[in-house]
Amino acid sequence: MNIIHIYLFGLGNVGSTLIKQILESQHFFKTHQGIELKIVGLANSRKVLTTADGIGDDWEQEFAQKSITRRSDAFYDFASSYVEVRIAVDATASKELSHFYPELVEQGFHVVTANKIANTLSQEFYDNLRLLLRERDLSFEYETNVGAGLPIVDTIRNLHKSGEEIFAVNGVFSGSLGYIFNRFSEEELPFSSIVLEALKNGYTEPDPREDLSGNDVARKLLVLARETGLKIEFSDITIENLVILDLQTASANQFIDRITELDKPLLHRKSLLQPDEVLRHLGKLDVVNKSLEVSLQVVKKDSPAGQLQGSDGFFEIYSESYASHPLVIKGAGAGKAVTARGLLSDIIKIAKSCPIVIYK
Ligand SMILES: NC(=O)C1=CN([C@@H]2O[C@H](COP(=O)(O)OP(=O)(O)OC[C@H]3O[C@@H](n4cnc5c(N)ncnc54)[C@H](O)[C@@H]3O)[C@@H](O)[C@H]2O)C=CC1
Ligand SMILES: N[C@@H](CC=O)C(=O)O
Repeated sequence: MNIIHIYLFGLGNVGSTLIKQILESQHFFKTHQGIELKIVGLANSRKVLTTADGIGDDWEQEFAQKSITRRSDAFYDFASSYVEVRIAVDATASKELSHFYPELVEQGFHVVTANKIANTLSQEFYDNLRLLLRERDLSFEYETNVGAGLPIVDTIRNLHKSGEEIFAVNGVFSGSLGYIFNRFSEEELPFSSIVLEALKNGYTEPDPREDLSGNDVARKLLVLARETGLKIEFSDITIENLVILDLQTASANQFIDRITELDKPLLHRKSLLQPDEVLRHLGKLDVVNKSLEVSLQVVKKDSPAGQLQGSDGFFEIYSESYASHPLVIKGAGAGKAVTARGLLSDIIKIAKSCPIVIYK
């Protein structure tokens, strides 16, 4: 039996759903795959809990009663007493935590993340992290950085590793913006009310401006661009920002209070549509010309992007073998259940790659 110790950062939509999925599947992994997953560490931004037995269904109560004020070394102190494989899982959107990944690796943790920030800091940070991982023989998995639970990162990585030249990846990279513009194009509702619903459903980033500014999609393009071997920085991306200037610097709460100020400019964009057109938020990664673009576009209703429904993401991969007919991946591009399942799949991938520890 391979015992895996999981240390989870972030107990919001994705983090708490991951806990639920792990607890529900523990028996399955144990009996069918010889893997015992134990969540031995939980952290939100203020508190931390460690427990050698692993958390159970009453974890919220246990966290409320037994967690202590967070110290940066709380997990390291605890982990140093155990020989089990340790995996740190990041289900936050925290930049601060991303800067700690090298330290986590130094401390012997594999890292699984839904948070795109570490992969989209400077190229130097990106390269150094990979160097460190190689030196320590540890893994870093981040399939959920692009398309939530859809297999996009792995597909691009496998094509690239097998020597295939990738020319471009185009599509609707954001499930939340997919949901917002699919509905806004068709329904007579104010733009702001649809954004608030996407937030309530757990589709958007904690601060929906990360989506509306185009930054979150730009990060996804950058993650994929780097996967194809491009050396490129976030500042190289051309991004259309849908947040009006006045609201760009407001606090998160002020933004929500004043979100209806977005309605007028977006309604104007919608009023310019022809009956056979819809608005779609598109990402374009042109690997050949090293050009990355994020923008709101008008497309025909009967085009592949125009036909999308719900929170679907849509990715067209053009490469040597898929030159005239792209490889297409489509499906829910946001949502806590699909994202948590993607994280769990990354955890299992690492667990399976680790040699079985003999406990004395
Ligand atoms: N919701 C979705 O559909 C998808 C989300 N993701 C990514 O998953 C991550 C989490 O998203 P959600 O769960 O929707 O957000 P959320 O806002 O529901 O949860 C994030 C939690 O992290 C906590 N947190 C912030 N800083 C922290 C720190 N330093 N240490 C520990 N906890 C901290 C926050 O208090 C919050 O409870 C984000 O990076 C997002 O981009 C990725 C794919 C899809
Ligand atoms: N805001 C995000 C959630 C996951 O990355 C999106 O839908 O793009």
